[in-house]
Amino acid sequence: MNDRKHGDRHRNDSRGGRSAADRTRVQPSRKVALDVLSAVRESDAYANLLLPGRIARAGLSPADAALATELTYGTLRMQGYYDRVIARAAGRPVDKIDPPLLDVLRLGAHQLLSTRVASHAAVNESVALARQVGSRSGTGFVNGVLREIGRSTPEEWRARVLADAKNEDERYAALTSHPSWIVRAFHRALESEGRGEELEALLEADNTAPRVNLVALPGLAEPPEGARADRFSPVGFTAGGGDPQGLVTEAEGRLRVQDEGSQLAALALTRARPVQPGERWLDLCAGPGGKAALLAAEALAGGATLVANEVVPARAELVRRALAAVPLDVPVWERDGVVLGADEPEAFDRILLDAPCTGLGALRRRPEARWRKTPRDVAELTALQARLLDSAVAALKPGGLLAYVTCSPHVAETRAVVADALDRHRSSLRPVRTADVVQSVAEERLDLAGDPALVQLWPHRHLTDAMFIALLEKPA
Ligand SMILES: C[S@@+](CC[C@H](N)C(=O)[O-])C[C@H]1O[C@@H](n2cnc3c(N)ncnc32)[C@H](O)[C@@H]1O
Repeated sequence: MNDRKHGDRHRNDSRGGRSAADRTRVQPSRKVALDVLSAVRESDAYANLLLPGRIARAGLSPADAALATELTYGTLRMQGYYDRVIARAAGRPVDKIDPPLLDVLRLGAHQLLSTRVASHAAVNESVALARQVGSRSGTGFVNGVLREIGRSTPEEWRARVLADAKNEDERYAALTSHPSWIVRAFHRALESEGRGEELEALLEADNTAPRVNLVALPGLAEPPEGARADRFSPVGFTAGGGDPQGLVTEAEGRLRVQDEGSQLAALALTRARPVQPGERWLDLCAGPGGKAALLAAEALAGGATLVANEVVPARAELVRRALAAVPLDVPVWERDGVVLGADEPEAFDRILLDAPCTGLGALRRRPEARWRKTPRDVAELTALQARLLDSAVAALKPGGLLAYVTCSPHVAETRAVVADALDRHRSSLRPVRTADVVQSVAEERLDLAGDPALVQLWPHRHLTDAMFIALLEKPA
């Protein structure tokens, strides 16, 4: 095929259609997208970590890079929905389809059902991809299934898929491409605030790429010119253009990428009451260090000290790097947070417990994450969260303040963990009106609902991750 004459002959194919060479040639952006889909499936890779390197290696132009990103993220997010369509069009369940061909079909279904790519281009490119990954019969199969999908409109497919749903949560699960158990968990969390009717808006927000949000560490940096201040966080902003990562590097970490909800969670702890010089603070589960950097800047401004703890050594190293931006000596411990309270009883005035959690509140950031989580993860994590919270209570001084935070709205990880802890520590722990504190920190009034002792932020309502914050205090 490298032979020029050979190549020319193929280009001048007398059938007037695409030559054999053309038929095996695949647009590089689609090839990159397929490579990433395969790696996510085969080796549990994270698309957002893998994609930039693959784009650079393929030398994609900015336009092709944007297309590769859209194809990858869009296909991963909507995979559950596309699988329902593919199963109907193929006349067999997707687990009976060769996985590499299923990747090709998902990518093709995405182009046919959710983009403006012309049908013939979507089908032909997919067939060429199938030729690269599979057998001869595979190309015919991909061709047949995608042509079948292309014969109906996206609206007709939606109606067919919805016809299979048994109840309302399943309808939303099918349509917005979420596992049913996650839809049920979100519905329950919204209902616990009296806002069950927001379910569809929340699920749609999960399918929308988030803006890149930054923080200017207070006292150490100011947002750059052209930046747009956040609505709620007094230290948050979005860059007015240009590369946010470039800004971070230039500011040597004093500007950082951080979700606005994370900023509010850290500030709720540091600004709930005036800081007394000499206060000792602890970040119990600090890796990779985003909130620790903000806590350190706040501690420096108020005359407090901070200890950061992270049990995973590689993540503790990330904490050290994050803290390098702040001129405060912050020891980074690598201890098991579960036993730290027994070793350091009543030692800290303020403690942040940003607990390991399912991360269901940040699904919009990691398009494949929803397919990897299981209800079993919730059970394992809630047990750990309870033990970490007991340890934090033990490490808290009388009169001290504790923030229990998760990046998950699942009620088992949020209000249930807090309610059980209040029950276990009836004489040594009481709730704080967290909603009042967060409102006082925020630049603009937040639409918060439910129990004022608990704050649940939401992607659809606040454009933040679904961060949960509960402030608790130990009576003096
Ligand atoms: C949600 S993340 C914290 C995020 C962090 N606050 C930030 O803003 O960058 C939870 C962290 O807890 C750590 N972790 C898990 N189990 C722990 C334990 N037993 N003791 C201490 N840290 C733990 C995890 O390794 C993870 O880095």
